[in-house]
Order: sequence, then structure tokens, then C-alpha cells
Amino acid sequence: MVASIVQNPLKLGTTLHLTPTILAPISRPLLFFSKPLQLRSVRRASISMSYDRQLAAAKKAASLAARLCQKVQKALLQSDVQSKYDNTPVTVADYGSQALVSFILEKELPSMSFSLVAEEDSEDLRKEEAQGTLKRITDLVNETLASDGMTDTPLFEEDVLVAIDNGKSEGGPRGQHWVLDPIDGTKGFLRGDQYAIALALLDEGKVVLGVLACPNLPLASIASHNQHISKDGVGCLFYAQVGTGTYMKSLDGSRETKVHVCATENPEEASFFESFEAASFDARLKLGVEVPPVRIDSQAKYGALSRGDGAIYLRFPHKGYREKIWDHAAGYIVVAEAGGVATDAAGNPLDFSRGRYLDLDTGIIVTNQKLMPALLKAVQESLKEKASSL
Ligand SMILES: Nc1ncnc2c1ncn2[C@@H]1O[C@H](COP(=O)(O)O)[C@@H](OP(=O)(O)O)[C@H]1O
Ligand SMILES: [Mg+2]
Ligand SMILES: [Mg+2]
Ligand SMILES: [Mg+2]
Repeated sequence: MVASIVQNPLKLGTTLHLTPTILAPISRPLLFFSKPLQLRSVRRASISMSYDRQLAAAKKAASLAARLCQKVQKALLQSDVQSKYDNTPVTVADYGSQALVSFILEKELPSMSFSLVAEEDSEDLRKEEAQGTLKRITDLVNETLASDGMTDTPLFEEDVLVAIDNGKSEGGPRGQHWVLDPIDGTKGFLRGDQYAIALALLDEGKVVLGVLACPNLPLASIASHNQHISKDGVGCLFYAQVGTGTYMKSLDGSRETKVHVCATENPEEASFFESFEAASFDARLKLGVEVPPVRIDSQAKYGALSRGDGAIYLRFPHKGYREKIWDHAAGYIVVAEAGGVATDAAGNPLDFSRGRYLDLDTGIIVTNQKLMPALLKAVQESLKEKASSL
């Protein structure tokens, strides 16, 4: 199945916005300065703020969640699939992954206040008929924790429900919030194709780190021209922290590689990624692109783009569809730190500070800095033509 894919801020009112990590080393010397100097010092310290601890916890959480998901995908049973209120599928792996990530982040970062904006909630799992499913999810979470030596903390079913529901935060422009899609591309997951565990951190409304675990993504390029069968295997972990670039390693732990987006300046040779869900819009013809788009599920598209497998990702869902922040936050920074850029159809940067939804103009465009102006123009012309033909 993988083969088919191969083919084919800082708002610094006061020091209160700083985390304990950054406050600890700077708070004492600040006592000696006058107030204006104090603010300048804080601003400088904040700009070089490190999210290393958070990133380490996020990598651990996403990698373990990937392990849980791989186990479920291997033994996918029909009974593992439920239908949510909006008729989209959700599996024991979506719930298990969310519980695990929520639990690990809170445990690994005990000194931080914990806010999580995540896709799933426990409502359906609390129903009488879901008892067996909840038991299976709890077992999966505990087996995964034990596989990493975390045997001191087996969870009860109620703990799992609470961990899932910790994802009900509304996010927003103040403070730090984790953003999680426990399985992005559930449909791909069910098909045995691409999916991702996507985890990001917002600080004062900006994405400051992102991790994408893509268990089925080949380590070698999936560019449509790459015909050779790679022996490198599958399973990639992408991660990025603001100002430090994007890195990739294999999910089983090999050496990390710094990745960069494709440098092409020629739209005609640019290859496209598209979603299965939102593939109706086509600006390719305007740009003269002849290569057919590569369709992949999930934010694996952002991961693949960040290492140059393709040059462009266009996403234009049907009218009225509201994008959620967990479908893009991790991918956004993974691409941005690799030298790329993501905007809406009006060329505005994506705004993750407005709660659980991304309010944007029409669609999402992702590419490298050089191609963006031409792509934006082509997209806007196509949209105008489409509107006038209606
Ligand atoms: N009709 C639609 N148009 C656009 N996006 C949709 C959609 N239906 C579902 N989605 C979202 O698209 C995500 C998958 O993205 P992609 O199409 O790139 O694989 C889904 O994430 P989940 O699988 O986490 O629910 C879901 O949030
Ligand atoms: Mg979903
Ligand atoms: Mg999703
Ligand atoms: Mg999901």
C-alpha cells in the first residue's frame, strides 16, 4: 500500500507570559535593573527562548503513540472502528494515541501548566456499550507504556478517560497550549496507507514546535520521479523548533538529518501533493504543471514537503468546511523551519491563535518561498475564474 504512494511574541505585557524554564535563569538578575531595562532584557531572553524540554517530551510522546498505532493497524479489526457524530471514522488507536500523548506530556513536564487542544473526546467511550472498547484502549495504552519501561504508571480506565478529556482546551492567543491530532488521516490509517501523529506547541498564539510521526512514510523520497525501490524502510519522525530548523530521523531511532524544502523556482517542474478529502481545486494548469498530483493522507504531506519530495501542497476543501488547528499546526512549523511557507488563498499566514478552528480565506497553500508569489497568483486567478463561471 505504501508502494501505491511511491508511484503515484511575543506579547510581552509582563513577565507573566514566560514559562518557569525561562524565568528561572533570568528572574534573579532582573531584580537589579530599572523597569524599562527589565522589559528589554526579558524581550531579548524570550526571543532566544528554548523549547528543548518540551520538544524532547513531544518526541517521546509522538513516538510512543506511533508504536501504539502501528500495533493497531497491524491487527485492524472491524470492531476497532467507531463512527463519530460527523460520520468520520475514529478507532481505538485515535483514542489510545490521544490518551498516551496527553498522559506522557503531563508526566514529563510536571512544572508546566498543562493545556491541550486535541481532536477526540471521551463522550462516546463513556456509554454503556463502549465498555469493551474502553478496556481495549486502556490495555493498549498500558502495553505501550510498559514497552518503554514505564511500568510504574499503569492507568485505570477512568485515568484514560481523563487523559483524553484533558484535550478539551480552547487554545487561544495567551499562554502555552499543546495541539494534538492523535491520528491525522484516520481514513488512510484504515486503508493501511499514510497517517500521522501530529503534535505542536503554541506559545502566545504562535506555533513554536512541532512533531510529526509518520509510521508508514518511507525514509527515502516519495517524489513521483523516484522509481527505485528503497531498502531504507519506513517510519519517519519530523521535528522542528522555532528558529532551529527541521530534522528527520527514523521512528526506530537512527541518526537525525536536517531537511530542507525543494528549491525549485520553476513552477512547471514543481510536483504537487493533494489530500484525498480536499482535492477538488486545481491551479496546476495555470502554472503549466503536467505531472499529476500525488495524493497522500494526513500531515505526512507536510513532512514529505519539508524534505523536498514535492514542491507544492494545495488544500481547498468544500465551501463551509472549517479547518481545525490540529490538522495543520505541526505540519506548518515542520515546513516553515525547513524553508517553506504556508498561507491561505489571500496570502495571509495561518493564524493558530483563534481557538480550535483556523479561520481562513478559502484554502491552504504550502510551498517554498520562491514559488509562493507565482502560485498565489495562479490560485487567485483560478478562484476568480471559478467564481465568475458559477
Ligand atoms: N470534507 C473534508 N474536507 C477537508 N478536510 C476534511 C474533510 N473531512 C475531514 N477532513 C479533515 O481532513 C483531515 C485529513 O486530512 P487529509 O485529507 O490531508 O488526510 C481529517 O483529519 P482526521 O483524519 O484526523 O480526522 C479531517 O479533520
Ligand atoms: Mg478525525
Ligand atoms: Mg486530522
Ligand atoms: Mg485525527
